[in-house]
Amino acid sequence: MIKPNTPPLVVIMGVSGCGKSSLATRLAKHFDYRFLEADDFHCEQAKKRIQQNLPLTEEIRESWINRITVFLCQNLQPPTVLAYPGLRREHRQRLRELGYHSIFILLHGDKDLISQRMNSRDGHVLPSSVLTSQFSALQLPENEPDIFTLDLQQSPETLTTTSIALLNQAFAL
Ligand SMILES: Nc1ncnc2c1ncn2[C@@H]1O[C@H](COP(=O)(O)OP(=O)(O)OP(=O)(O)O)[C@@H](O)[C@H]1O
Ligand SMILES: O=C(O)[C@H](O)[C@@H](O)[C@H](O)[C@H](O)CO
Repeated sequence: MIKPNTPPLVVIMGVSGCGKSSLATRLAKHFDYRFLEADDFHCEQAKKRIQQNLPLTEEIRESWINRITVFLCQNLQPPTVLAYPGLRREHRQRLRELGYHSIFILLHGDKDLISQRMNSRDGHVLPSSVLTSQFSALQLPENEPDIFTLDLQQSPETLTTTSIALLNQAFAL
């Protein structure tokens, strides 16, 4: 049950290209929640590294989550769906401590399938080193009962329907 003055925060998480933005926009539309894309909070240095297919440093990830949490604290009221990789446990914990009722959905699955999808999206080949480094940076849920893991190989429609049911139950909407 959502507590009064505790807006829902739904975090769609997972490695680059797992389908976060796709699912998050569908959920935001369904629930009429604010949609936030974590990529919009990147600093210039991060953008350059992403363009060059270089992994983010831990320092960059730290300043990135700082900007996101400051924004969420300063704009607390609206219920929100956030597309954010959340690869580090510590950064997920930061999101739990903001005064929202947070629930996480992790899109997880096969690296090769993500490669295929990304390559057909961008029209150019994504080096496999990028995804390899994303999978090694991902700290899988451990004692985090507020994270639901869904297999990314499912269709967008199935992922959306399953997520809506999970969220209805979690928030008792
Ligand atoms: N369930 C799905 N089935 C098939 N294709 C999908 C699915 N979800 C997303 N895609 C496709 O995979 C690609 C990556 O999806 P999306 O941009 O949503 O991922 P992302 O995790 O937000 O990526 P990034 O980390 O780069 O922002 C897109 O081309 C999208 O249309
Ligand atoms: O490594 C991470 O912490 C993130 O996954 C980023 O590197 C994403 O790749 C970037 O936001 C582009 O989507």
